Amino acid sequence: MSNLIKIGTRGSKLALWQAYYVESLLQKAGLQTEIVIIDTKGDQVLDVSISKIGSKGVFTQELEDQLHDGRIDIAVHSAKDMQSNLPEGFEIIAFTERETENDVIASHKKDLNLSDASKPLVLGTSSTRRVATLKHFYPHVKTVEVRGNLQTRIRKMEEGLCDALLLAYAGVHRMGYDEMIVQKLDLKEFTPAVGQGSVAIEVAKSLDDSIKNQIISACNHTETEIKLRAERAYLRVLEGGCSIPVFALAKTEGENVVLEGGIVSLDGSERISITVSGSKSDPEALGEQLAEKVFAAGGKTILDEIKKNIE
Ligand SMILES: NCc1[nH]cc(CCC(=O)O)c1CC(=O)O
Repeated sequence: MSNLIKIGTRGSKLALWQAYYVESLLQKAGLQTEIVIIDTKGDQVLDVSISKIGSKGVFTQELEDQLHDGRIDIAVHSAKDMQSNLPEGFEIIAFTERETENDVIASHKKDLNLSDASKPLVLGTSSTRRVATLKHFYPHVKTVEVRGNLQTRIRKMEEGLCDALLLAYAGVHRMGYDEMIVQKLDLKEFTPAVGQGSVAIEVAKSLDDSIKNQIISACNHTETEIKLRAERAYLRVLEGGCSIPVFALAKTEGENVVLEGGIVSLDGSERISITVSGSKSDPEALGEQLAEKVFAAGGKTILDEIKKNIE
């Protein structure tokens, strides 16, 4: 095979792990690869909260520019960080097999437990979903915003900014910090962000079809794709960027998809979570159906309120 697939990625360790992972899948399929590291606005602006930079494409825009110019053939991202509506001319063609979806508490301190309201606990996170979820289920827990890559966050924690970090298992595991995990959080409470744990491969729609097909057959995990299609369709209706506390998690059961998802108000006072199920053959319809039900149950009011607040 003479085609060289140029893999664009951000330069953080997690992004590089993802790029090397995709590279290994492509190489196993006999394809030649090269990794191209690209700096993004989201990587540069570490002192401002993501919700203030504007969530739309802070981590993806530069990669899309290079996809457009043909300097890279594919862009590798955490599926979770991908907007639900990609800019015109781009598409996700593959989702890699999903890692364990849970959020976890990670710390150098042991004997921490969310449920123990008798001890003060400060958790570092920069996710509005996690903050709002904590306010809802564990109002005694305090939070502090901590940004930067995982290594930076761990350093800030060890310097005393917080007792523990609230993170995705997938990232902690991929970075080799399993021994820091003190608690794996319940999916029913900390229902993950859409796409958490999977790696998405984005291309310019104009990429040659035969190359696309080789990439798909090397990297795409069909069950994961079905789940993420359902979750992302839900997110698309809500137009929820990563600064909005929405969540959804799909499971496949035989020929069906079970999709649970909802929204939390920023102050944690209201949380709506609904489960729908339907055929694997149309996961997007299921995501849309969930959105309709969440809206009807009061989610629309919560969402409008949040959007007003973020502007
Ligand atoms: N928003 C940052 C981000 N994007 C993807 C992951 C973890 C890996 C994944 O879920 O794919 C993380 C860190 C975190 O949320 O703890």
